Amino acid sequence: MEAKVSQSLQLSTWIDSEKIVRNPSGPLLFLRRCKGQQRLHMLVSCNLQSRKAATWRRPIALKVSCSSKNIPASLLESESFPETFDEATILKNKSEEIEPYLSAQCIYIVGMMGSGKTTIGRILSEALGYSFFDSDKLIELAVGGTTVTEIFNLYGESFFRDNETEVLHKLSSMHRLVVSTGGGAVIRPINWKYMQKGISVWLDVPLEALAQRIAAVGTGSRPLLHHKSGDAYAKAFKCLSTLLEERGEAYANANARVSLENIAAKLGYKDNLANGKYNRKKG
Ligand SMILES: Nc1ncnc2c1ncn2[C@@H]1O[C@H](COP(=O)(O)OP(=O)(O)OP(=O)(O)O)[C@@H](O)[C@H]1O
Ligand SMILES: O=C(O)C1=C[C@@H](O)[C@@H](O)[C@H](O)C1
Repeated sequence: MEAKVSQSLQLSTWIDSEKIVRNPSGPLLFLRRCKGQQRLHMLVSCNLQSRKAATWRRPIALKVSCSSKNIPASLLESESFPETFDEATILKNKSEEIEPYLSAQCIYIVGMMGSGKTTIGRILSEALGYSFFDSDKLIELAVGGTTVTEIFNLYGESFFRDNETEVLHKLSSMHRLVVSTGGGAVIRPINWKYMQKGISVWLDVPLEALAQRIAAVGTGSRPLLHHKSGDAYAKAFKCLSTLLEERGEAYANANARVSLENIAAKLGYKDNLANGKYNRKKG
């Protein structure tokens, strides 16, 4: 079943200053010093507005179309862009602009199940000319093509976690990768030791939206959500809240946090999470 989604890709985030360019030009990275913080506040924005073009200064939402069948998401033309605006080209240009400052460090995307790590990770890797890896898929390969669900059922979670750590260990010696990590990769401190070789980005998405996305595709491939009874949304919501309570602090170890809620608020969207969509405020 194909799931069409629409999301702003503007990312408002914190990034450790030592991890990334101090003065990049262009809208992919906006620098802003914040009082009392030894960090730079950067607006990482995929809308890539030009600083020179006044008409582009306001945030512009991009639409992302993706499918539940692992088909790479494609960027579609935004309603708010000038008609001639080719955001794919601009995304590419801006990525090329910042890419040297990343010093070939890997980017690790962390976040709860359904937060969009794979969807965003593919787009990011393509834009940066990096390779993309999904750590769950690498674990499946390492265990002879067994699915994550089968690994949990046959060998248990701790076996899965050991393999996850081993995969992250191997990746940590590599460069120019965007890695979509498993939702639980953050719980083991040793995994952070590996991920800290690169830049980690936490996709922080409200529980309601996560549960809605997961309910839309089912919990079959997500063993930690699969065993509870009830309707798909309620089941996903309940399990995800427990997991988030346990893991919230661990996700916060990431170098950067991308909060969908904050982004929606900044863009003037009122979150209407009951249906998983963000609606623009009227008036
Ligand atoms: N911004 C979005 N809005 C709505 N749905 C989305 C969005 N991003 C991703 N999705 C949908 O949510 C589901 C999960 O997305 P994705 O696989 O990218 O997340 P993930 O963080 O990699 O999940 P997991 O850790 O469980 O593998 C997919 O069905 C995808 O189509
Ligand atoms: O949140 C989690 O613990 C998990 C998320 C998935 O990506 C898989 O890594 C696995 O299903 C466990």
